Amino acid sequence: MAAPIIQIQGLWTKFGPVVVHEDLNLEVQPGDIVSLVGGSGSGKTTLLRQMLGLEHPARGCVRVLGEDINGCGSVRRQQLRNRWGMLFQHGALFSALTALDNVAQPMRELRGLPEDLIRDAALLKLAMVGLTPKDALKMPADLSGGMVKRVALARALALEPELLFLDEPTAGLDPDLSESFVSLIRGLHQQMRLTVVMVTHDLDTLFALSSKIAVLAEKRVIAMGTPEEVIALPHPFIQQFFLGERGQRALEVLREKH
Ligand SMILES: Nc1ncnc2c1ncn2[C@@H]1O[C@H](COP(=O)(O)OP(=O)(O)OP(=O)(O)O)[C@@H](O)[C@H]1O
Repeated sequence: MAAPIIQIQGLWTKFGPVVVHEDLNLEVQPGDIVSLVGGSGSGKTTLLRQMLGLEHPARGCVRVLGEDINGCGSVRRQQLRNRWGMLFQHGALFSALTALDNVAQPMRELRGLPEDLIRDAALLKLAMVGLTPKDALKMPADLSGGMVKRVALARALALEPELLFLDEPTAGLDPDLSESFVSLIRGLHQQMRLTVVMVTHDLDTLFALSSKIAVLAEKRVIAMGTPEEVIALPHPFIQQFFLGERGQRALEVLREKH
């Protein structure tokens, strides 16, 4: 088996007296789309933040792209950051910059790239997410919610990352937009040979995209496997989470796909 893209061993996360993760282990293999699921407050976003180096373990090790992100220096960490992209839940675009300049910003931060190359590369990334050169000149306030997500995705892909983190990628989109955003992510995953880690509450998105599901409960990952493997487990949380009415509907879609 190839070396894991992400390897978390014996992770403890604490906020004061509150223990969020207790001896948590997780491995993500190259090319997988792994969804983190769990109840509200189970520590999904915090786990994502640990992978991004935005939280620090009380104990344990978080290796991303082969590097202990808490053990390496700031220069090395910045180099690592340039190898992943992150799509935040609300897009988080710079409101004073056009769509094009939002996508160009990570490339400009690298310094030394000629401006015309940056512009062409940003337009190409925008085209990959289905946006036109005319859209590229719009300000975020003039874009629809679906378009903001697309620009944010183009920005996350600006530096051709190997790894893409998504926090609630379809939150706030209506079912049609959500479905087309899911297809877009699926296509880009294949085209760019990405590994994807996402947090989602939306079961349709979860089943449409995930090659693996990691279930967070009891402060650790209690199950990890393909959607079919995970939903077959008898754990009460899993049964309740996936086999309620919403889960049944999403599962029907999964079965239709096969
Ligand atoms: N910066 C922080 N300071 C203190 N407590 C925090 C902080 N960040 C998260 N927590 C706590 O950690 C726990 C896990 O939060 P987290 O946001 O990771 O959960 P989640 O599974 O993503 O929840 P949700 O599904 O509701 O978004 C919660 O009890 C939360 O209150």
